[in-house]
Amino acid sequence: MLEQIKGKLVVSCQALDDEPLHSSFIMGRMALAAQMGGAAGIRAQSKEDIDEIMKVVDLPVIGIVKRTYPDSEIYITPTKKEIDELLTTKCQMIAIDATNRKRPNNEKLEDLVQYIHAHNRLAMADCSTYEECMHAQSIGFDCVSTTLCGYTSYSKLLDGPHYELIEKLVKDCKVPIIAEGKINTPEDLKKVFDLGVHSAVVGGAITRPQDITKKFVKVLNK
Ligand SMILES: CC(=O)N[C@H](C=O)[C@@H](O)[C@H](O)[C@H](O)COP(=O)(O)O
Repeated sequence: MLEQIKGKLVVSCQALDDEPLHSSFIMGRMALAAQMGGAAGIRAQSKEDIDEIMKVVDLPVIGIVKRTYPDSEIYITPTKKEIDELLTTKCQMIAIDATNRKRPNNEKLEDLVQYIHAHNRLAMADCSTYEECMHAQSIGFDCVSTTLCGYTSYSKLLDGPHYELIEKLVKDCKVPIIAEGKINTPEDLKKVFDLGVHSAVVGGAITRPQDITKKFVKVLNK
């Protein structure tokens, strides 16, 4: 899969149950639209959405399950249970939160990567800082991403991609870097590729029409 998405765009097609497009059918159509537009891969949430998407498009898929637990802030594929759900699908890569925060049930990140590999899937580390990316690489993740930058209490909150972080990662990290999070425009996307990332994931700017609408409405309220 990593070869297939090299230098290309991955589109995240997600709508949780509090979002207007929450529906596996609609996520399948979003993925089809992404494929028609030239995307090389899809990132998707839940086994139901992934099964539907993989029926409709023939692109490789990064799978996640978002679930909250009372004893942890981690919600992107937090435990082995969510990995097991993803293993029922044909997704080629599984992304999990690889931040330096306590996991639910005190599960260990190292064990989860090994578990994913034991089932012949690639493992992607959703990180928020440089240190987390370097740690994820050292414990065997196949690629690292900036997905959670700005979403942990200790990482830098920006309106767009964290270019300095990406630049530093490209220089120091040996595994592929996937830029993800707040890539809001085609110009942002061009810039992260110019910095040398392996691939990039765009979500909301393509697949969350409520957010896209907000950006247009905002200019009228100034
Ligand atoms: C932080 C978090 O929960 N991120 C999620 C991870 O899967 C998704 O909600 C994002 O849409 C995805 O990362 C792409 O980012 P953006 O939508 O900014 O292009």
